[in-house]
Amino acid sequence: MGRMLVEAIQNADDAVLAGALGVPDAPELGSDAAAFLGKAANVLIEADLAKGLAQADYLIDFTRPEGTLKHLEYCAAHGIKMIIGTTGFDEAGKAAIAEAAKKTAIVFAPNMSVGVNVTMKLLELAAKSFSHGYDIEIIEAHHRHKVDAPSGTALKMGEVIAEAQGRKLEDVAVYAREGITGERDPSSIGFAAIRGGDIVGDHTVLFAGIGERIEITHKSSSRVTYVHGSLRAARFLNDKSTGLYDMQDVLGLR
Ligand SMILES: NC(=O)C1=CN([C@@H]2O[C@H](COP(=O)(O)OP(=O)(O)OC[C@H]3O[C@@H](n4cnc5c(N)ncnc54)[C@H](OP(=O)(O)O)[C@@H]3O)[C@@H](O)[C@H]2O)C=CC1
Ligand SMILES: O=C(O)C1=N[C@H](C(=O)O)C[C@H](O)C1
Repeated sequence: MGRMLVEAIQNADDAVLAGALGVPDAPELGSDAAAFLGKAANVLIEADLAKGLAQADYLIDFTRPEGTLKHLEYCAAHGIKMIIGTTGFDEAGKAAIAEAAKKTAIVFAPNMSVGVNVTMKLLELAAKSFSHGYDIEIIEAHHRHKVDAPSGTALKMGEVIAEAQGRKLEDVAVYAREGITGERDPSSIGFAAIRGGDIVGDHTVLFAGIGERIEITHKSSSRVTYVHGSLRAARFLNDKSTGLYDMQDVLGLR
């Protein structure tokens, strides 16, 4: 995601690449951030946040929760706005993001694509209509490099569905099944995660009733949708100085 963002920012006429971060042992440290494109951005990849973010108004962060939380502390202290796409946070991590949003403006969303966020609205409607007599299962598939499961998007879908039905995901989620599981608890929301090859990101929510089943599916075929969504989120934050937002806010879907 980092490289795709650098390329998109280089091509945008309303954005300037002001800095680029790498982990301390990254081989790219000290080299130009656009070198992989055979171009010069005149921005060096830095591990030191003070150097890497010295000229930055926004940080677009697609890393790991532990990385994002370090960046969050720095950005909150220095009024740098954040677009956080990283997934896999625990409750404490999410609380830290909410707290930091009192000091700087943040868009935090597990999926930046327009399609997924519109799908969330369809799920809200479906969940209200299929609140009784339909078993709900969320199936996601991603590339072999993905480190967290279920995906942040799948978890968000579960939250949206549970909330639309007046329930809490933590009370009804079933994340794994193996052995003699007994019959399905009708109140549960099940998750299944597939990992393989170069699958960009597929999400299906199955509402399985008696005599019929409904499937709502979103398939990403390119990560470019996440990149464009992130830049859209940055533009949305332009006139905000604090507050926690998500892509529903950015896209006007609330
Ligand atoms: N919201 C959305 O729309 C999307 C969200 N994502 C999420 O974004 C995250 C990143 O995904 P992706 O780009 O595929 O992952 P990659 O592994 O390709 O990139 C993650 C980058 O973060 C760096 N990194 C790892 N640990 C840390 C750390 N502790 N501090 C700072 N940087 C760190 C990695 O460095 P190194 O490689 O050297 O370890 C790497 O450069 C994931 O959580 C993913 O689920 C992904 C796509 C879309
Ligand atoms: O790691 C990925 O690739 C993706 N992660 C996000 C998630 O966990 O939902 C978004 C998208 O599915 C791609």
